[in-house]
Amino acid sequence: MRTSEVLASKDDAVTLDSTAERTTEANEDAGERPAGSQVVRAREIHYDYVSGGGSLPVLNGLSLDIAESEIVMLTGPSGSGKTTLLTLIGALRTIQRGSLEVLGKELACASGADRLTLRREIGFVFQTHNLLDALTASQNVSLALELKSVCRENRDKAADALTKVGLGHRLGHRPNAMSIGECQRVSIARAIVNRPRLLLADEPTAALDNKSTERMLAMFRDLVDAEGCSMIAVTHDPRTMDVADRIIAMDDGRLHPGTPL
Ligand SMILES: Nc1ncnc2c1ncn2[C@@H]1O[C@H](COP(=O)(O)OP(=O)(O)OP(=O)(O)O)[C@@H](O)[C@H]1O
Repeated sequence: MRTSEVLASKDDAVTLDSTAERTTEANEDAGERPAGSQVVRAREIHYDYVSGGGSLPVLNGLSLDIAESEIVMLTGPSGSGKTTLLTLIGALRTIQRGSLEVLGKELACASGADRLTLRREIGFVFQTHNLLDALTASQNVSLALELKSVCRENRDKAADALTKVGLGHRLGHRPNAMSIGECQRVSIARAIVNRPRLLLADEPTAALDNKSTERMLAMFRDLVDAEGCSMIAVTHDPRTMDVADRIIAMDDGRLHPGTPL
């Protein structure tokens, strides 16, 4: 796929040739959006990893808007900062410089308690599925609902989420008795069981065959359309692009030049 195609929104084809005009329009649009319609508003974010006296700049003044009910696919070369951005949006890392508003909460000055509250409204699908081996599929998903008890209602919700991802017949299986793709689907069920307002996914289809990928993508679309949640997925998987409302390319810690905000 050519870069200009990667940068094309489904509704509004954008090519690199019309960069300046489009970016200006996008900036104006972003400014005019009514309050509340944006789920993510990032401005001039910088992020460096610091270790052993050295510092690695990873995000270099990135700005971005994500609207309600939008599915955004985040692409770009390895090391361009996609996962770092996702973890900042998910309040899993602390923003160092710039402004980042997620679900109406500014994270630049948020307390630990505020970040925890925000995280409860977000569903995460990690690159590694992070399931607990000692628990069944149903228990792993229930855990996202309520840490202190695995009550009947939560079990039903977990079963419902697992059925949505095609694992209604695997409720009692433990991760080590399931394939990598099945574990990945359990982690997707865990991410959606709380009916999150924002779903963040890192390579959600990497371990899935074509049939499961199709099913997951249709489910993401339904979730976004029916519940008004938004989704940001880091992906290299060309199979996911059709479901995207917008495909954003990152390069060297910024949006690729010419990408509308
Ligand atoms: N915890 C960390 N400590 C130090 N450097 C890190 C850490 N996490 C990531 N990096 C570095 O930051 C850069 C960006 O990493 P990041 O995972 O955000 O990129 P990415 O675009 O998601 O890459 P990929 O597509 O390979 O997953 C890379 O050079 C990576 O090695």
